[in-house]
Amino acid sequence: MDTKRALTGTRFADLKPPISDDIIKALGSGFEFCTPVQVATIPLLCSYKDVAVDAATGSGKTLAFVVSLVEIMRRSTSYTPKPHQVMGVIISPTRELSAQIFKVTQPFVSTLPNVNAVLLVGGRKVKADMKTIEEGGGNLLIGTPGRLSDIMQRMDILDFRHVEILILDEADRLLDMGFQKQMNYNISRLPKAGLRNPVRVEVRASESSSHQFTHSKTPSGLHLEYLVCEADNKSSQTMDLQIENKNKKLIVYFITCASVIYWGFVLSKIPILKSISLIPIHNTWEDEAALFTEATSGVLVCTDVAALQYDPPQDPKVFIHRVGRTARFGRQGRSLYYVEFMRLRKVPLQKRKCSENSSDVIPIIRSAAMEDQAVWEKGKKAFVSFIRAYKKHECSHIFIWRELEVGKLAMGYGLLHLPSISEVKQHRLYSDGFTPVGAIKFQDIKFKNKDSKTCKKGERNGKNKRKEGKARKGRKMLMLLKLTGKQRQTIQTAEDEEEMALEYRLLRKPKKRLITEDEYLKITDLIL
Ligand SMILES: Nc1ncnc2c1ncn2[C@@H]1O[C@H](COP(=O)(O)OP(=O)(O)OP(=O)(O)O)[C@@H](O)[C@H]1O
Repeated sequence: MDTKRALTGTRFADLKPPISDDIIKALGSGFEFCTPVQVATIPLLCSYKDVAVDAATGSGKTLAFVVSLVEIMRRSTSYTPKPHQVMGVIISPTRELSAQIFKVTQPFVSTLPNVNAVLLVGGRKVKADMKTIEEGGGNLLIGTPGRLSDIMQRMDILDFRHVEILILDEADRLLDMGFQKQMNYNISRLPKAGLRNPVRVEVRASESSSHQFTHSKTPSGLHLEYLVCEADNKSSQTMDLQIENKNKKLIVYFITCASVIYWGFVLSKIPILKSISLIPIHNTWEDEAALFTEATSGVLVCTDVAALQYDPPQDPKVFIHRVGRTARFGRQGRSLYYVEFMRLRKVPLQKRKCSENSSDVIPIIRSAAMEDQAVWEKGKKAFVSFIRAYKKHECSHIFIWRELEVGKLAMGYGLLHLPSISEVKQHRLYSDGFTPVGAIKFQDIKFKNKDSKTCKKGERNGKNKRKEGKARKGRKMLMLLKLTGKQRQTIQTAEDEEEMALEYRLLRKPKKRLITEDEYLKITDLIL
């Protein structure tokens, strides 16, 4: 956030009704003046009004609701609350956001004696959360819809009759993301909850440099660009951007974890990028993100799954949110429709010229793949995972997977040959633009590191499994032929979902260090 431009002349200490001294102290010297959204919402919330807020990302909404919530809780804690008396609930769509909100609340909650805040998100055992609440209480619950409803159902000990304030952070995403059942349940448990004649607050950043947009969804200090290039030129352009911004911090988003693994691996092998520190996020993302936060320059390669996209994000709102928060520019737009779509949503995008002097990265990646089987394997996996993720894109009306130019795409990945996958074979995707590397014996390509030996063992087991897989596929095809088109479609969808679930389970294994990344790639190759 461009702090100076984003602040108003109103101090937190001047707000009416007034905010407690302890909260002003907790705000410290860093937060003296309010942002527009804070001036507009804190007085309303602190006057017990229901408020619906629409403001650009990074405009200070979190601090606005945290300050208001703690102020309201303070007023009702003139008596000491019982440990299991819930007074406030904050629901947000993702684990990361919940964790971040939890962090922001800490200095303020600590001004309230005998009040406990608990973070309730997936990814850890429900029983552990239940124990924390049983032992330490939970006066303020912050979490994701699923885990919150789980806790609410399991823990009769929690008393929701005294809830003074409910915050739904990113309410549109909460309702979009298929949480309706959990959200309904959560809200039904809060007797006082409901929007009663809410005051609507809309705060927009003014975009002075562009005449096209008078009111933008993104912060005014944020400059967004898009670049149009052929799929086989995308990796070279990305490399060029990395070089251009080598003294800055850059985040490159990919759509799948396999892509992060591949590009994190392969980019580190490109001589011209050697001086740039590369931080791929796919394991202990907290540590790596902390590393990136502390660094003065470097490239963070990550997915939406791991933490926070090179690829189109599944949800355009995610794009606005992530870019608004972290990046000075976003590289987007395989599809111009997407650009138009973003414009319609008041996201100001400017066209960036494709660099004509970028070095061609493909021969470098290919020669790395010919020297190391790991590069080749990771590349195949990344490419296939991209196609599968693209196929399931939430904006499938814009990102039409059948129109993917897989030939050029595979070229851009630096693949040695075009992987033979059902999507390409059955749907005859456009494979022009791919030049296979001729006269190469794939079995002669060695793995460079020791872990890869384990992979080779897995490879022998893999061959038997592939045979079994083919026989099973044959039987399945016979069965499918006997079904109607609609029945076939239902089965296919169920299978796609199952496959995704299986991939996700496998993905967690390297994270928990149960298997190596290379083993993961080998195993997953078997289910492709
Ligand atoms: N009044 C203020 N003075 C100075 N800095 C502020 C102020 N309010 C918020 N900030 C800082 O601005 C950044 C963005 O704030 P915040 O996360 O609250 O925005 P947001 O609107 O909730 O963003 P998002 O929609 O992305 O979650 C944070 O680093 C926060 O510390």
